Amino acid sequence: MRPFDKDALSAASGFSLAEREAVYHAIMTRRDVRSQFLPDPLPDDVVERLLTAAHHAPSVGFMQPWNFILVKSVEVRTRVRDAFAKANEEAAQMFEGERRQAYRSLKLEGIVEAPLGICVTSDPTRSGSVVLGRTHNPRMDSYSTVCAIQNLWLAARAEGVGIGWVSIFREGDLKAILGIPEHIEVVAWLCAGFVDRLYDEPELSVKGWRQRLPLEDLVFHDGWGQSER
Ligand SMILES: Cc1cc2c(cc1C)N(C[C@H](O)[C@H](O)[C@H](O)COP(=O)(O)O)c1[nH]c(=O)[nH]c(=O)c1N2
Repeated sequence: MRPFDKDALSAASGFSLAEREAVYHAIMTRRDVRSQFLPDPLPDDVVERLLTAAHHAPSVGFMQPWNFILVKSVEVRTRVRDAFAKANEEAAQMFEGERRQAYRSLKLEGIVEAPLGICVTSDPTRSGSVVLGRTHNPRMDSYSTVCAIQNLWLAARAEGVGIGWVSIFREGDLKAILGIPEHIEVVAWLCAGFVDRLYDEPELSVKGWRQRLPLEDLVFHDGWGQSER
């Protein structure tokens, strides 16, 4: 372990004040991007850093169940966009009345506009059938892969790269397009590309779909539903 330089860093955390602020700045200003992508390709070194950030995520039993399928091909991304369009029509039918109209007005993907697609998958067989920490909840490998995505998303914020998570697919369609084996789980399709502006608040909030909940309503003390400290 490398010792912290205590003179240069703020007490205890090992982070300078500016470094600590930078972490929160990335967290608070990260956005899901659908429509603001610039067409410029992402340089390989940027993509490498984003994937390295993802690969340093925590994972149950350190199983590192993720894979990243990098998709630059416009032809493949167009097929993925078509799979989205089919699923999105099914999704629209699940909402009623005005809500359906509002749903249809939302832009929920930038699959072709963004220069890079990253399909993130999770392999439940990565480290054998009995995995430390997954013994009593089989979903822990998927959760680990989600941690990798969040690492990538925050690193992307700091790199000026927008990320948009698209989940409106029938998993079988993505597997067929990308040749993904049956036992592998598709966790995310990420649209990735440089952006020169971001919404200050979630786009769904700006467009009136749903607002951020008050944190105090979500925190309980010593048991479910107990809001008194
Ligand atoms: C698991 C999962 C799946 C999806 C998303 C996110 C996550 C975590 N989000 C993005 C989501 O709408 C967005 O994160 C919230 O609206 C909050 O906005 P910010 O991410 O803070 O900008 C998302 N957005 C979208 O336009 N199409 C989609 O299919 C999805 N799917």
